[in-house]
Amino acid sequence: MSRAADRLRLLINHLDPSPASIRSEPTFAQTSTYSHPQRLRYTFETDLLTPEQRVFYEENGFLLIKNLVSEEDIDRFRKAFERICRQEVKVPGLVVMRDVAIAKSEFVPDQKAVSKLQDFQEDPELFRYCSLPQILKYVECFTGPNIMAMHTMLINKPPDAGKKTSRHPMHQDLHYFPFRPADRIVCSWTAMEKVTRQNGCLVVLPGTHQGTLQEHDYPEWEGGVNKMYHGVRGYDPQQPRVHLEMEKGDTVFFHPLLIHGSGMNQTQGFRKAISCHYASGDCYYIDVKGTTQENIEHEALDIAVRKYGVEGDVHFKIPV
Ligand SMILES: CC(C)CC(=O)SCCNC(=O)CCNC(=O)[C@H](O)C(C)(C)COP(=O)(O)OP(=O)(O)OC[C@H]1O[C@@H](n2cnc3c(N)ncnc32)[C@H](O)[C@@H]1OP(=O)(O)O
Ligand SMILES: Nc1ncnc2c1ncn2[C@@H]1O[C@H](COP(=O)(O)OP(=O)(O)OP(=O)(O)O)[C@@H](O)[C@H]1O
Ligand SMILES: O=C(O)CCC(=O)C(=O)O
Ligand SMILES: [Fe+2]
Ligand SMILES: [Mg+2]
Repeated sequence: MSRAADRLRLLINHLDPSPASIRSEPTFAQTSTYSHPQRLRYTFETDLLTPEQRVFYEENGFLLIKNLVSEEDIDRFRKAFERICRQEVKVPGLVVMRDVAIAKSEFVPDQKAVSKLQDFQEDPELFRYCSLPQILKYVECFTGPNIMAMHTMLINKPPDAGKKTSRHPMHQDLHYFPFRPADRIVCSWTAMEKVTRQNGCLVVLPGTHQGTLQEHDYPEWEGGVNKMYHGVRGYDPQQPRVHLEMEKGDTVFFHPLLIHGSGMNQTQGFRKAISCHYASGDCYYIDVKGTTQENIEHEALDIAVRKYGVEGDVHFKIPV
């Protein structure tokens, strides 16, 4: 286990351990909305979620909590992001991604060139996001008490350059993750500013977390699509979808099988969000050979070979 995950474990151990508040197995709960006891499969009892919130997540696969991260913290994350864009700091392991529409243009050390940071766990200021106690208290409701940070991102969705490449196709995050069980994985995604349909807020298909992992591939989009932005194959645009418009600091927690994406950014601003995928310490790695995840494994390995010159004994495991 890496240092980042160790740090997070330590943090968790320092959280208020209200005795016996966490049960190791999902429980039955009687809720005001239901006259029959309902098997709660996706959430744990921790005294934090109301029965209505638990049932909402169970049925929809996401839960939006308003005003969870302070303006002050978000402004600090923004400053840390800007320092990285200006190349004032070098962060080990960090992946800096540019939108495919501008990837071939001249390099400018500015946020305009960066559409996404991945694996920022070695940047202490950005990693503070993953260890905010108020986030971890929610995460614990989905993963249980032993929490690992598995994957981190800061998404800086650029104004669309006219080819709709700022869209993120509808997908399930589990496609990218070679570990299980899915129900003990959760993403927290915090809006770093007001996000609307105009600037490309998250779009979710409620309830799809109850399905299975689907086949993913590049959507056939005329204007091109970003590297590794796979979408669910045969996406039906007629399905009921929900646009999650959010204020700065609002945070959505969602299941890794929930089908979601984001529309194009039709404004001139860079729409920012920060996120972390967490998993229970009891999660284990799987071999994706022979599964629908084989295509993403090949792409990830290709990039690793080109970037780091590694070959042979590399595996599709996210090196946090
Ligand atoms: C749950 C979660 C994981 C879900 C997701 O986030 S899905 C999306 C995840 N995306 C990724 O993981 C992509 C990670 N990105 C990367 O590793 C990098 O940005 C790379 C795509 C490999 C490019 O990095 P790097 O090689 O440093 O960039 P260069 O500027 O030297 O370009 C090399 C060649 O790649 C091209 N390129 C750069 N950025 C993109 C892009 N966004 N989409 C498609 N192609 C791209 C670039 O044009 C260049 O191509 P050639 O000139 O060699 O033909
Ligand atoms: N063929 C497709 N495969 C996968 N995902 C898709 C496909 N077409 C659109 N999407 C996704 O659907 C979501 C909705 O995006 P889209 O830009 O079409 O509309 P919107 O921004 O939600 O609303 P509108 O543009 O109508 O105001 C986005 O996540 C987009 O990437
Ligand atoms: O912020 C967004 O546009 C969504 C990104 C996303 O879903 C992802 O990278 O997995
Ligand atoms: Fe996603
Ligand atoms: Mg749109």
